[in-house]
Amino acid sequence: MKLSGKVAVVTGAAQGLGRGFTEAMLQQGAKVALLDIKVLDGRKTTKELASQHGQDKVLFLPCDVTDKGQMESAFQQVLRHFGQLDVVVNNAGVSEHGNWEMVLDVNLRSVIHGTLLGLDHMSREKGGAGGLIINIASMAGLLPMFHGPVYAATKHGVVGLSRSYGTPFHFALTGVRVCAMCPTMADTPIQPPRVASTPEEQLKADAHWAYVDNQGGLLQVSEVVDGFLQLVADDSKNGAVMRITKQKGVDYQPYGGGGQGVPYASRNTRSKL
Ligand SMILES: NC(=O)c1ccc[n+]([C@@H]2O[C@H](COP(=O)([O-])OP(=O)(O)OC[C@H]3O[C@@H](n4cnc5c(N)ncnc54)[C@H](O)[C@@H]3O)[C@@H](O)[C@H]2O)c1
Ligand SMILES: CCCCC[C@H](O)/C=C/C=C\C=C\C=C\[C@@H](O)[C@@H](O)CCCC(=O)O
Repeated sequence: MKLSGKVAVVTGAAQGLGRGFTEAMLQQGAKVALLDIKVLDGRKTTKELASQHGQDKVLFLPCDVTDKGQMESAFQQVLRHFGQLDVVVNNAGVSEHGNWEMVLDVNLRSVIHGTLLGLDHMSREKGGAGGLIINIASMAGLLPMFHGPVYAATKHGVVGLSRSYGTPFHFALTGVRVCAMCPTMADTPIQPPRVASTPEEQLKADAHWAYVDNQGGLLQVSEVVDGFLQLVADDSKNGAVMRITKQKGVDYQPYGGGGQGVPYASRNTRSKL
């Protein structure tokens, strides 16, 4: 997809990878609605981006992605404000912590909801013009993560969701590509500090950073953004799961014979259901 003249929604856009995706799309001529629960940071980021790209190119909407009403209202506001919707990036996420239900709500339930809303507004079968949904999973959606089992479970869910909506069965009716991205550890505020405040936290921090250092360190946001732009540009990629690692850079997770969603893959099959 060419981004010039398109309208995108990015959740969790106030900082980190979400900010990076937003900035890159603005540079390529898109308009972007930034959604985030962090209102002050979101406003600050949006102001900075408006000063570089134009006030008419950005819209900040305070939104807790786990609140279904807030998400629905945000999508409506985007359509009212910009008049169209072409790209949805379900990026908001949190790392593993004591409240596992919250990790599940932010990292998986809200991504499912954001995907369904994106399909509602962009699907050709519902009068839309087609589009693109990119769900930000993680390498922890493909591999076990010893220090984040719930995080890993949510990201595996995001991969399964994206692969399933990214089958020809759905694309034939929606015209919406759905893909997932699986970066390894990247240098954003989600990373824990190297020095913790309690001995117990320090043990966890040491294990985390040993793991990161073992992989060759953190990815830069720009490396993840480069992969993101490749995925946006390549219309042949649907249901694709992009990996980004220090070792191999950008590549795609290979899948076997079921990768295209058999047995219900074709439009013919669908019409007989
Ligand atoms: N940084 C990494 O190492 C890494 C690696 C792979 C995948 N990811 C994934 O990338 C995505 C972005 O992470 P990041 O590294 O930029 O983290 P980050 O903490 O810098 O940014 C996450 C953003 O999501 C927002 N957010 C959190 N909960 C929210 C909610 N309920 N409603 C709305 N916004 C909410 C935060 O306010 C923040 O602005 C996440 O899904 C994360 O799991 C990160
Ligand atoms: C507290 C931090 C938040 C989590 C950030 C992130 O989402 C978590 C990532 C978890 C696991 C990363 C694993 C990375 C492994 C790779 O470097 C590499 O070993 C994988 C090689 C895969 C392959 O080539 O097949």
